[in-house]
Amino acid sequence: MNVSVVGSGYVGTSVAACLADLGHDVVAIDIDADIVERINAGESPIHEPGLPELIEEHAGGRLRATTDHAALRDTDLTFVAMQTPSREDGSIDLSVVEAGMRDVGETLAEKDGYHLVVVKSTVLPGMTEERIVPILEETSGKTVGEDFGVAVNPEFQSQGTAVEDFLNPDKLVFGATDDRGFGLLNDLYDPLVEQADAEAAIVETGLREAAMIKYANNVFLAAKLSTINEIANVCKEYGVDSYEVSEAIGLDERIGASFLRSGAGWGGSCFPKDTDAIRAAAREQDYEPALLDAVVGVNDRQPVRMVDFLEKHVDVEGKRVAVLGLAFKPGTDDIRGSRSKLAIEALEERGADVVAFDPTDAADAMAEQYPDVEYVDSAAAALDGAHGALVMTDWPEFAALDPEFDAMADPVVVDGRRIIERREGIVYEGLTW
Ligand SMILES: NC(=O)c1ccc[n+]([C@@H]2O[C@H](COP(=O)([O-])OP(=O)(O)OC[C@H]3O[C@@H](n4cnc5c(N)ncnc54)[C@H](O)[C@@H]3O)[C@@H](O)[C@H]2O)c1
Ligand SMILES: O=c1ccn([C@@H]2O[C@H](COP(=O)(O)OP(=O)(O)O[C@H]3O[C@H](CO)[C@@H](O)[C@H](O)[C@H]3O)[C@@H](O)[C@H]2O)c(=O)[nH]1
Repeated sequence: MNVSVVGSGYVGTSVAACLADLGHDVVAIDIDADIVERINAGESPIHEPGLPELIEEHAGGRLRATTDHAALRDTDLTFVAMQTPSREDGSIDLSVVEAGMRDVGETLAEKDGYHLVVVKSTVLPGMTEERIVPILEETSGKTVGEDFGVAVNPEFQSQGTAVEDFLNPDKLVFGATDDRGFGLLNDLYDPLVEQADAEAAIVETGLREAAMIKYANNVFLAAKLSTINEIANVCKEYGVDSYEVSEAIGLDERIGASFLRSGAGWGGSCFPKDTDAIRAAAREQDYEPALLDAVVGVNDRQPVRMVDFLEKHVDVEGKRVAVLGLAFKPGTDDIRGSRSKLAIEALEERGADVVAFDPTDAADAMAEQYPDVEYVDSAAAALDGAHGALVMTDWPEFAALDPEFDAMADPVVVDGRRIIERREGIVYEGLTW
């Protein structure tokens, strides 16, 4: 099939490259000329395992990129993968998608035949029907359900494993305005369903339900993590190893073993934004989301607890403190929602001199927001002479650190990800035991 993807960021680029890998002809459309240039040069615009190989293989063949929305006219369907960030009050900001939809609609005005617009961006129930469809109808002069279809097909991939997740989903969720839409989505994903390692369930549902399933998925996982973090905090008070507790409760199939690693908390481009959006949406409907408020409250407290534990051993004022890990999780250079930000803020508030390291180029983006932090190019350089270290991201290479701790002025290590080995000579503070 001929597919276009509007918005070639973290999701759009991996979706475009994976669909090309499945045999489709794909054009990625982005307003960022740098992204377009890099894809056409066979390079990945983002740090994502497996993606450089796919782009290198397919660029110039089944995958191309352009800044010109007119390219979507030659395709059967268009994925919408533009960003849906939070406003100041946490509510969802649809303005980028709305602006992009005008471009899509104006282009569709000059296309003959049916076209399907598939919303991959995370949007609230109702937004597709009430805000996206009217823009498409107005700018294209066409009628939904007749001249074109609209679908909601949320994406469940995680950063760091995006390619693997896309190619091996446990479910595909389709909401569509008409049967042709459902048909096109089934055809599009057919090669994926054929080749996936596990069986992928196909959920055909309404537009609103498809949108809500995405939020429910993320919010449920965030709540699971906050629950285990709360349990771990109590465990620590009792001197109980919360990882032993996690392992045991994970054996109960109703609980499940995944997403039980307690620690510095959940970050990323999605959990914080999506929990905030659904809380704001609930309030708009006059519903107080008390549990979800607590889910966020527990999460935001974790990095501050780490600084509190450090201060049990060292007064950080005027002292050099190392922050290891800036990306919100391993396998990505993305700092959106990173727990390191809250740790840095708490350290700076208490007068510490923060020195930070991440194995990716995450420091470039971090430096724009936290210019007073010293960014160094190795964990060893960060630890050298530091009066404490906070381990914020579970990069495997941090687990291999050992003699580097001996160069610290005060070897106090607060392990937010349970990856540092306790040993003599290190004052170890875990969040989880
Ligand atoms: N990041 C993830 O892993 C993930 C996973 C599932 C769902 N989502 C959802 O997918 C959506 C995209 O997220 P992301 O992380 O990829 O965002 P992103 O910011 O990385 O990418 C968005 C891209 O859209 C481009 N864009 C903006 N306006 C455009 C226009 N008019 N025409 C063409 N391109 C335009 C931007 O230049 C940018 O490259 C969000 O709604 C997010 O919640 C993200
Ligand atoms: O046991 C765990 C698992 C995760 N995390 C943290 O949780 C956050 C999110 O991790 P993860 O879910 O692996 O990455 P994301 O890329 O944010 O993926 C989530 O957000 C995406 C965007 O919506 C969804 O598509 C995915 O299904 C959903 O898992 C990170 O800070 C992790 O460090 C923990 O603290 N403990």
